[in-house]
Amino acid sequence: MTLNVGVIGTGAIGQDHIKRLAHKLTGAAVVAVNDINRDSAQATAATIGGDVAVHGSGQALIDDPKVDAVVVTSWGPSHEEFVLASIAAGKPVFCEKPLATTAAAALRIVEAEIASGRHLVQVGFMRRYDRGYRMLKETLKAGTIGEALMVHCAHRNPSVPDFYKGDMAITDSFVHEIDVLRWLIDDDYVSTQVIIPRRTRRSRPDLDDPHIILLETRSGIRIDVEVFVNCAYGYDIQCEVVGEDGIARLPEPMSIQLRKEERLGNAILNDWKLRFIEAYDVELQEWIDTTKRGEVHGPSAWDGYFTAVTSDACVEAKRSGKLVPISVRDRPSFYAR
Ligand SMILES: NC(=O)c1ccc[n+]([C@@H]2O[C@H](COP(=O)([O-])OP(=O)(O)OC[C@H]3O[C@@H](n4cnc5c(N)ncnc54)[C@H](O)[C@@H]3O)[C@@H](O)[C@H]2O)c1
Ligand SMILES: O[C@H]1[C@H](O)[C@@H](O)[C@H](O)[C@@H](O)[C@H]1O
Repeated sequence: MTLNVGVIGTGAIGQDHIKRLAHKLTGAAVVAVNDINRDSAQATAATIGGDVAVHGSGQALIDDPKVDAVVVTSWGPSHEEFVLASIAAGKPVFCEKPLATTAAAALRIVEAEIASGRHLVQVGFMRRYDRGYRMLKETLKAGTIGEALMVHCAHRNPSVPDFYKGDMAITDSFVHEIDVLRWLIDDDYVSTQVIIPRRTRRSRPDLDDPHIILLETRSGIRIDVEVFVNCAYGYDIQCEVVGEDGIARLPEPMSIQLRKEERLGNAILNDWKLRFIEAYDVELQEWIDTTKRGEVHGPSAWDGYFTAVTSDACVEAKRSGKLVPISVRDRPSFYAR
């Protein structure tokens, strides 16, 4: 059986995921698309081939009887509406991160999914599928460096588009670290602090950049993450876990080492699309396979909610300059691990 997918949002990652679903992965077909920019939806539909419906709204796409499952790749603030509508229609939905831009919105999704009685929602936290992060997790689980004490990370983008502003360094970028670090060290966060260093001249008045974000976990692990989204030199994701008995680092993406003109060096990628290309493939292939079996194995609505609570606390910590506690309600049995 082919999983017939409808995609809402035909921008950068929407087009990327459509190429995967339609041409690279197995077991799925893209049968419908929608975007508030109709020209973009139409142009994207033409690249897919076959009979692809271009719908006038996300709701019309979700209601299309040909659509078995929905992929949401529109802007973050629109995710809640489309995920809730998919749940109401009883259709599985893969929603790009963030699940929602506030904890209140993410909680409405959690409550709707529980009320529906079916697991339908997966969130696009693809770093859990990255080979490097998986190797790092295996190393920690094996006890190779003993108990984790500290984690140092960096999330650097060469630049960001004009629509990226306000608190998006937290709600759009740092959410990756919130999710993947919690998964990596298998611990929950209890507090956060946000420090704003000297502003880069490459930023705009509506965007603080860079940030240093601190998290403390239940077991006392201290995490520091530099989020620098106009770093210019490349797309660079760093993660180093300091343990009792040693240090484990996320591997660098594979690249040829060059000795040339009195220099020794490796190229640095400049785009998230390439940095996590394999992770996106694995993530979506697993989503297709599990969705066909009526299961959800990836990051759940609960994970999306936990991330949104943490990200709300970080935004508050940024505004107040103070340490802000992170308190999440008890995990409902519906989301038992
Ligand atoms: N997992 C990742 O690494 C990753 C990478 C990139 C983007 N994302 C996430 O994917 C989402 C989209 O990001 P992008 O970079 O593709 O942005 P983009 O601006 O390139 O594309 C978003 C598209 O959504 C459309 N859109 C916005 N509101 C809509 C609505 N209400 N209905 C229908 N279409 C709507 C826009 O017209 C645009 O074409 C964001 O939530 C972003 O955080 C995740
Ligand atoms: O939407 C993108 C995407 O999620 C990337 O993976 C992240 O590095 C960027 O900071 C973010 O803006």
